[in-house]
Amino acid sequence: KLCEETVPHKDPPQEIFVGVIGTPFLSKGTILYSVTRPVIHSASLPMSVGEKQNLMKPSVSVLCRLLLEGTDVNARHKLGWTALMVAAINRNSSVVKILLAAGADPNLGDEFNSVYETAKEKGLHSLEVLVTREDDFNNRLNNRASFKGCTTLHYAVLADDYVTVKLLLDGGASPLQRNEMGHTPLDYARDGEVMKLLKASETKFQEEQRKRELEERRRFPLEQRLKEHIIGQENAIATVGAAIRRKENGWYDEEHPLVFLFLGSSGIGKTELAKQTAKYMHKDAKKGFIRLDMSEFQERHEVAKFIGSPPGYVGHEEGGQLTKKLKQCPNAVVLFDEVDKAHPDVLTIMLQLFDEGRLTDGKGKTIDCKDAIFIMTSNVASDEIAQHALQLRQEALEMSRNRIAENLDDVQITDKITISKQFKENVIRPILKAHFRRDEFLGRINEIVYFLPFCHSELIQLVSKELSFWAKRAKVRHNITLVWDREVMDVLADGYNLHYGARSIKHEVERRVVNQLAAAYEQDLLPRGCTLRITVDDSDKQLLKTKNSSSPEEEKRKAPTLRLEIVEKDSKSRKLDIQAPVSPDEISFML
Ligand SMILES: Nc1ncnc2c1ncn2[C@@H]1O[C@H](COP(=O)(O)OP(=O)(O)OP(=O)(O)O)[C@@H](O)[C@H]1O
Repeated sequence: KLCEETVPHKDPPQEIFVGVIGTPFLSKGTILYSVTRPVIHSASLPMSVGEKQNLMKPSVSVLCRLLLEGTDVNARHKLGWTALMVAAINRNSSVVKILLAAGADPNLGDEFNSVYETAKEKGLHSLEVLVTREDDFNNRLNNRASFKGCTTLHYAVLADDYVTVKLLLDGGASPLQRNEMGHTPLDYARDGEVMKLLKASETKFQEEQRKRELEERRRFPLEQRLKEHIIGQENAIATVGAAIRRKENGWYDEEHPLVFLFLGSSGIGKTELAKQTAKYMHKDAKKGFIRLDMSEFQERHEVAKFIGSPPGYVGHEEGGQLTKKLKQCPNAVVLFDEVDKAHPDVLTIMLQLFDEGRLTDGKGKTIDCKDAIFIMTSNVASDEIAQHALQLRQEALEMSRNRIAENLDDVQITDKITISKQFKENVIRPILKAHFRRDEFLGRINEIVYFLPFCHSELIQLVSKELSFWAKRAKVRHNITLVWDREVMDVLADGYNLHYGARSIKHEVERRVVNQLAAAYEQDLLPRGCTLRITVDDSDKQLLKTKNSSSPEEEKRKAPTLRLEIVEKDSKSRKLDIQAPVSPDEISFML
């Protein structure tokens, strides 16, 4: 028996007193609540011994004084709860009112787990945790249950305290918030006024939330969000943004799902754009984003893996990879990676999916997915797209050079280029037709989205993003401040490889900077708290200026060297003498 006492209610829900022995979590019915102790013991507020005594029998005046002195009203007890939660479980509505007015957040979740788990996490004796918890809450709660994620509203509902529940709802508490077990406060409500109040506010809150989200999307549109994560690819972002806006505002064909084909070489943001779109569309990014690698469906028999096998066949019970996930979230963003690799029979199923907006799985169950967004990616025609883009950029550059030479003052050096309709029709479409061999398949695609290779300014942004990532790590992990010269970014941007896209920049930064950092750290050359500067070796700087004149091979061979320097207190820099790490070949030789 987990709970020692029974609750003095006439008609309690059946399972509410006794939890299942050994259940290490909070589930509906495993919690017991106190209705008797009108005290607040607000251990989260710092206090003197005398004040502590007072707070055991709550004095509103002491609380007000502490708040006036600037005590953080949302501070947590070291075991995870807040003063507001303590007040709620103890049915102390006057304290709840004061705390809310002082800015207490009713939507914070408890960090307290079960007594045993919290003791383990914090390295404390479980008896100490039990006594502390019971002191602030009460001894009727199931101490084997996990309370992680329970909000003040969960506690007020457990205490069946109508006044506090109402105060919290009026103060902005969300009736929809779930604890870690996935339960909303309503799941713990008993028949009666509290339950009625919660039901009514759930509907109201949902409506208000929908309006808030709409407003938020208006103020902070999809394109802007995407640009925070994706460098360049402006046309792709604009195309996807416009299509999704049409869908969101009801200007779309409701009978068919939205279908995109993302074209372009590797590592230039196709998957990232799909992921970010899913994040925007769905709060639950895990279920809202389905990704299938279509190279796993190259054979005819692999159709079964896609939608599930019919009865009597192996794997019938497992269901299909696509259907299983779509069932959980029929309006998900579905990414079909490398769609050109899929078997024609799989393409036929996809066509049916795009056409009818529904799919029948191996068990004969139909899934309606007219609201889903399907994104296919392919590297088909990526070389042609890349070459065409490079040519357009070259032409744009020459044009601006000529205009500068002619002294025209409306010169704009721009990296923005647009793939022409002609190129799409005359070059890309025939390649796609040859690959997919089906006009109707291409005909069902709403938008073909083109991803272009990065221009120099975009490469600089990518390098900067990557260096900032490592600088943050250096600071957090080793308290080292990392700074770099502008020329360093040019040198690293030169490591760009058209075939690997942004991945080649990541690799270049790791190869030329992070390797040196790791070696210097291993050789104990980096004092904690130091500032490190990445520079281009002085003797190599000339190379940067003259590199246009040499051949690509020569350039690679003569790539300028990056150095690490320690910035001293007088702002002068001292070069680090890092020994080159021993290569595996040398080790085997030495052995
Ligand atoms: N335009 C971009 N802006 C910022 N980061 C990018 C961009 N393109 C790619 N990246 C980064 O490079 C990595 C690979 O990108 P992504 O998975 O989107 O490539 P992809 O175009 O889908 O290529 P592939 O077909 O090889 O998967 C990711 O970590 C991503 O964050």
